[in-house]
Amino acid sequence: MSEALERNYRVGEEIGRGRYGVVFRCHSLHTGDCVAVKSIEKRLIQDDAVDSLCISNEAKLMSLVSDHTNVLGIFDVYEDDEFLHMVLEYCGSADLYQRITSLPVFSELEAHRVMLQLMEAISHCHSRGVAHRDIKPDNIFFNSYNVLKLADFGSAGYFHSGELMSGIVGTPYYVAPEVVAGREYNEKVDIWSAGVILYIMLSGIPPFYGDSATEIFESVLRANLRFPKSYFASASCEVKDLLRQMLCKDVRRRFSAEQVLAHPWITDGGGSMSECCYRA
Ligand SMILES: Nc1ncnc2c1ncn2[C@@H]1O[C@H](COP(=O)(O)OP(=O)(O)OP(=O)(O)O)[C@@H](O)[C@H]1O
Repeated sequence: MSEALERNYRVGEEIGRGRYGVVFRCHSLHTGDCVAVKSIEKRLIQDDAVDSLCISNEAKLMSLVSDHTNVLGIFDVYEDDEFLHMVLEYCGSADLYQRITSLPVFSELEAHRVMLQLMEAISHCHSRGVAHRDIKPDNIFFNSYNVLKLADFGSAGYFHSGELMSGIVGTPYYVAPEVVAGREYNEKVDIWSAGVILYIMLSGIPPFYGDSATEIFESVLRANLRFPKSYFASASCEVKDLLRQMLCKDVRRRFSAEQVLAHPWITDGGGSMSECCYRA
């Protein structure tokens, strides 16, 4: 632990571990506020140029976007020769992955509550030129007031309007086809991943699946979106339409974050939709 950190925070128990980081619950010695401190031991990443870059990017890019209610706050960064410590907003409630695995499926109203906040977060990041590039349920936290917080900017990238990004980042079920294909891509990879999350919340199954990472990637590349009756019998037309727009293989036709936020399923509140469906 850095002395500078311990001058300002009382370090409490470990609450989680990632590949390089250990996360501690801490309290500010000045305000008493509870925070999460993610501590990265530099010697664990020094041999890996890509991971070193991810870690230094994480704090920088988070600072660019964390002024939004639905993005995890970063309050301080302490760095010495051995450690990088990020002082983050504390989220004590179950993350979206835990919520998805503890419920058979979400109602449209419940899914709407999540999607509205997630899309507000994504739209804000994109307006600041930040693509998250690893949107998945494990990176979506909730604070004790049940407010959604988009977290983990370790794979995020900065983009200039109209410019393309490259590099394979993301997680198999959630990654967009243009990334799997090894093509250059833009911030709409986040819209694809958010669409996968919406599909999973409503049905309990991923839209593109397989028994191995390779099979999942093949399925993602085919991008053959279906709504099996046994899972989507009661889904509204509007939510299926939104899913088609988000999980659209053609990036130019795929909705932007602003377009998702203006879609009737989002603006009309998700649960109030009719259950009839004219298009299978
Ligand atoms: N702000 C936070 N508030 C509460 N718990 C947190 C917070 N940030 C992280 N955690 C907990 O710590 C765990 C590890 O987080 P961390 O970001 O280091 O790694 P990860 O995202 O799980 O894995 P990876 O290293 O692959 O990115 C999380 O799974 C979560 O349980």
